[in-house]
Amino acid sequence: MPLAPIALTCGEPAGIGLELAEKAWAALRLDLPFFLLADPDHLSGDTPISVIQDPAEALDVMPNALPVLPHPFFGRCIPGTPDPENAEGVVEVISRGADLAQSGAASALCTSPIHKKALKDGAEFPYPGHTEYLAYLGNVDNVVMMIASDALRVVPATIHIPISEVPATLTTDGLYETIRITADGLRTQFGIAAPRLAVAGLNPHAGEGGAMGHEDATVIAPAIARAQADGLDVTGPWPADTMFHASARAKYDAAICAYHDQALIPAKTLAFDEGVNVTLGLPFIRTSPDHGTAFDIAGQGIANPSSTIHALKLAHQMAKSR
Ligand SMILES: NC(=O)C1=CN([C@@H]2O[C@H](COP(=O)(O)OP(=O)(O)OC[C@H]3O[C@@H](n4cnc5c(N)ncnc54)[C@H](O)[C@@H]3O)[C@@H](O)[C@H]2O)C=CC1
Ligand SMILES: NCC(=O)COP(=O)(O)O
Repeated sequence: MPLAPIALTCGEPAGIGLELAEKAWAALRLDLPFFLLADPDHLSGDTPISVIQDPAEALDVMPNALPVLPHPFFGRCIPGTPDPENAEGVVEVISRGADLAQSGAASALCTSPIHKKALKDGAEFPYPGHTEYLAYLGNVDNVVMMIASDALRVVPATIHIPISEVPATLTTDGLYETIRITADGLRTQFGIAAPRLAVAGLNPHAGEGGAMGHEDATVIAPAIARAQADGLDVTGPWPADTMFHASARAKYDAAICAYHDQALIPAKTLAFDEGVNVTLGLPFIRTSPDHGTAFDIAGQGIANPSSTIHALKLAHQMAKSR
């Protein structure tokens, strides 16, 4: 039986997501099947599309036209300017895509970028991002955000919170869960039989024996010790400034970081165009490009589809090996 197509959400219609979906179709139409969940009226008109009623139709349609599972939106599509009338539609599309991935009608969910503030303002969206919303939709308490490329895999243990809240949010139990879910995800979704994890410290020099902060010793080290007692190959806490040069990266399969930018700066610096955001711990496969809505270039036709193409390819590979 052929693999079901991947569900690709439209994301914020004022961003670059729709342009990238059209470019990804042109690049992948003969390689892997996906369908776009979007309002057909929001598309450029430059790419042949076929409106489908059932995801399975995408398998036949894909070589000749971009399959679109229609979702009507209330607002218009103005590049660079999100219409609050569209916010509800953006959220509904994510939920529909997750339902299709959970039911097996889609082999995976690939999400295009959303604008978090536009959703908060327009739809009172209470989540800081897809990751947390998908955890809710998948009915799981804990999920992990991983940014993955051939150069590096990183996991921020705390995600979209103010930097001032990081020390209090980082707990031994939470970090232990992050380590456990990451190791499990590397085994089951990346095919790494015995994953090696390196955990970054929070403070400069990983606290330098308490001279530069206490959390490395009192919060992070106990989580590592607990994971090691479970038999996991985990080391740290390591000074974050020396974890990402080439020979350091060769020693681990994923770096667990204390906060968003500690993880995403090295990931996006090394591989902005190839990076894929993967949610681990969900009952279905979810990938996404690593970048955002890029309002500054929306509608200009210059957005680079590479990260979206990598996200679709990785989702396909994960679905095939399930
Ligand atoms: N998975 C998601 O839904 C994500 C959503 N976001 C959201 O996107 C919005 C904008 O975030 P920013 O920090 O401005 O990051 P951004 O990634 O949208 O843009 C940063 C810079 O990179 C450029 N850029 C991004 N993607 C590009 C592409 N494919 N081709 C060429 N240039 C590209 C943009 O033009 C801009 O100059 C925010 O609301 C943020 O929360 C950010 C990251 C992921
Ligand atoms: N900075 C990464 C990002 O914003 C992705 O968040 P999510 O929407 O995938 O949870």
